[in-house]
Amino acid sequence: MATMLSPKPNPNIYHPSLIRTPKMHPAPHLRSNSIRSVHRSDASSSSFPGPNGFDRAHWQSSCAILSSKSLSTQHQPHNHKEGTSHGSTDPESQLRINDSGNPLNAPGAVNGSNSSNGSLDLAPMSNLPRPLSIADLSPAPMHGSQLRVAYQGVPGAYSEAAAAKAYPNCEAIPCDQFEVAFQAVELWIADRAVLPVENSLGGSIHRNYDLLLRHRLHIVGEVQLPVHHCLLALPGVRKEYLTRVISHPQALAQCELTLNSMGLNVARESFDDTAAAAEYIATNSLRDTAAIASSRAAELYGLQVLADGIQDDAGNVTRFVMLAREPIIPRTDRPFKTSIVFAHDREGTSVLFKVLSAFAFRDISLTKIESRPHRHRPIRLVDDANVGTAKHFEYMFYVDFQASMADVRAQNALSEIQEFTSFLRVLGSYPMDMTPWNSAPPSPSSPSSINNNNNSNNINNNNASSSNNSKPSSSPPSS
Ligand SMILES: O=C(O)C(=O)C[C@]1(C(=O)O)C=C[C@@H](O)C=C1
Repeated sequence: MATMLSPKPNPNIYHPSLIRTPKMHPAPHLRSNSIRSVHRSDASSSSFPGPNGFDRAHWQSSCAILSSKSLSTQHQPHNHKEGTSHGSTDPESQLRINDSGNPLNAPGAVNGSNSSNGSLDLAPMSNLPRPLSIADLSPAPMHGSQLRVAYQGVPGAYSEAAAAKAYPNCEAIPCDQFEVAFQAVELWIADRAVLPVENSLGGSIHRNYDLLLRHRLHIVGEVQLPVHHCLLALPGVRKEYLTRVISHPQALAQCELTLNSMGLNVARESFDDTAAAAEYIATNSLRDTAAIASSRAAELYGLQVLADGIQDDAGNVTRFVMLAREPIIPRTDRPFKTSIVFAHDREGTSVLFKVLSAFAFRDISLTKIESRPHRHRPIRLVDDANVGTAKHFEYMFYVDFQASMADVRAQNALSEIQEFTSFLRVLGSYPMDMTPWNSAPPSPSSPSSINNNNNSNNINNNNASSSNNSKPSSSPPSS
């Protein structure tokens, strides 16, 4: 089993399988071992009729046309750590190996057990792939087995809660990086990925926008998750003892004002995810450190809740997107959203204005617009004669609008936009999560209920059910 390595194993802490890549920066909770980035293009398609006269082949070919006949030149093996990069010369970089040395992309290797090595010295048997057997051929998820959903983080992370909200009863598969979650779906280790793209306080999660462009997965749904943060520490620790607060950078940012108002004189330190920060405290018995994480993380890692509802805004919500290898067939019988990305040549004038007008004239509301610098990563554009040219665009623009691709207004808007953009790709057309952004339950007290007393932590623990990790109140339809 690919378990997470910790400096000091704690038998009381449940360590699930975690899909990982090696870290290139010295994280305080340094984990060794190895999943490497591997890339494959996914070309499978099936043809079956859908609603509104659309069939899958039709829809996929529409997607292809709207891609402006483009292919990304980055569509090749790459080894990126969030914010860092690996040299692709690493001979291991194409091999995905779990902790026991078995190829991770072998069926069953994610959560399956690993056969022990034979005693012969002739060859490293455990490194050799074993033949597929009937037991490996698990049925497709739509035929009764659990949907496997990749998320970034460890159990207790908000992303795990988002995966459960998006796909109730799914098998959530923890991954140590966003990129690994993308690859897990591309490599059929997972059926879906659920990844954060935006927070109501912290704004866009840019890394995932960049990865959406680099990978060929489709957005098939969205889910809004109220994020209710707690300050967690080892049992018995008082907030006066604290010298450090650790968490995911988004979570630290979402609690900045509240932490200041609590009068804590603490250093802030970034972690890969909120639950990993909680786990780190428990594993290393750190009495001077607190984590910002969910109440579920407190339960999982045996921490007490020092303060509950410490996000700066009670309506703190993170929007996640659901990703799949295949697009879903767009419909018009319920509210849909469509996400696109486009770019235009430097010499083009007023292109952004024209794009926005194409939507405005058709009364299509935009829900999001985001630009990302893209100067150093060329896109390969293919012309009608199938000749490809690498093109550098200054910026990539991401737009979400409130219409389905089955809606003729959206189709017309995009064909118009295609006229004056050089690159256009539909990232997905999917049912909207209608949960309002400010649907988070109010904090128990404003701005937060802070436990100053060593012995009264059960007051805050009782609030666990109000946290975001309790059962979600509404679930979007699974795609
Ligand atoms: O660290 C986690 O628990 C996550 O799931 C990540 C994440 C994020 O990336 O924004 C998700 C929701 C919250 O906004 C804070 C952190």
